[in-house]
Amino acid sequence: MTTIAELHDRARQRLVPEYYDYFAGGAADETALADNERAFRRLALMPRVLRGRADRDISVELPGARASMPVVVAPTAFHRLAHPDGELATARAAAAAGTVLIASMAATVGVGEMAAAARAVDPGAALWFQLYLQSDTRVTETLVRRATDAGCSALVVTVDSPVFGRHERDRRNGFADLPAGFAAENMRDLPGGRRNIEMTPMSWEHLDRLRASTSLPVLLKGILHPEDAHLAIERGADGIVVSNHGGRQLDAVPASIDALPRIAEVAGGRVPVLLDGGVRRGSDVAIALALGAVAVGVGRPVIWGLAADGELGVRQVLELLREEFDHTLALCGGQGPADLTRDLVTVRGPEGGKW
Ligand SMILES: Cc1cc2nc3c(=O)[nH]c(=O)nc-3n(C[C@H](O)[C@H](O)[C@H](O)COP(=O)(O)O)c2cc1C
Ligand SMILES: O=C(O)C(=O)c1ccccc1
Repeated sequence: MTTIAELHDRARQRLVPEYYDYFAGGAADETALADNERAFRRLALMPRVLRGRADRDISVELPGARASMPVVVAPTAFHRLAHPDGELATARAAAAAGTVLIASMAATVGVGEMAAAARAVDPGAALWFQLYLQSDTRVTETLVRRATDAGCSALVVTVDSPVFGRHERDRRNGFADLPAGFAAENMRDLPGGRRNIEMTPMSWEHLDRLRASTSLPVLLKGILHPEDAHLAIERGADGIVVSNHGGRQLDAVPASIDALPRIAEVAGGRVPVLLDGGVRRGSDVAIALALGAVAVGVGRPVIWGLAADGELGVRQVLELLREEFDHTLALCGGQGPADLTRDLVTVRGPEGGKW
């Protein structure tokens, strides 16, 4: 396989159609889903010449982790529907690639098992834990304890989901929940006996409470409005993930990459800004970094790799992105991620863009 697109094709052939739709789908008309990829195609890189080096270093420093490249695994649910090894395979592949795995609260393997699988490959493997704040504080605290005990080095709180997204493919297919034999393993034996993941409107005060209860860095995932980036930093967030949830929550939102520049401007280097949504090529990674991200997350590409070929498939996806990004950096005359500056990005078309 030479591209993520080919792994996607293979995954489509292998997956149960209802599960394929669950992974591939977005909200409502899937406008944001499509725009996430399309928006990268509307942008172009302006390479610099006669200043590159052969000894490039593409590793990046992130909260609680150093990653071998500016690509991390975004949190996605239900990996056992893509491959029997599920999140164990994903965890091993991320560890082999030397990058951060953001474990989903909705994983079909518990975070402790994921961490153990990753550490068997590389004792220094880094994991973060993604969570939705739960209205019962005891539930949130139990989840944080499980993540901490597993050795997670940061928490990623997803803030774009006060309600579930309108996944119309799933409605049509009658796909509402995990089939028998699968479970959201992090949700076992919780105070109050709840097993399901609650999505409910939460507030900045809930976040304050979480921050007071843990010493782990807390990143907020799903920020699109610059004013929320400002509030997040003011409230002590340790990082921001610019994301429209892969087009699965509000459909009437901009592409993640289009929302990035203003948020990077607000952050002004005070906290790291990450981006996810629509990253399919190393050049997409380079564009995101040039527009102010320190790293990007990939969601569906990892699932396509997993469905295509388990751990090996996920490894392939991550190695393709590494190779392509390094190649792009070389062609742009860069030695490291810091050489990707905003002046390298322009809008496609005869007039170019004003950045
Ligand atoms: C099937 C699927 C499940 C997801 N599950 C979660 C989740 O449990 N928690 C979360 O914060 N984001 C979740 N996301 C969103 C991803 O973290 C990420 O924002 C998105 O997939 C990025 O876009 P991409 O798929 O184009 O790379 C999910 C996305 C997909 C496609
Ligand atoms: O499907 C999703 O995008 C998602 O975020 C999620 C949240 C809870 C349970 C399963 C998936």
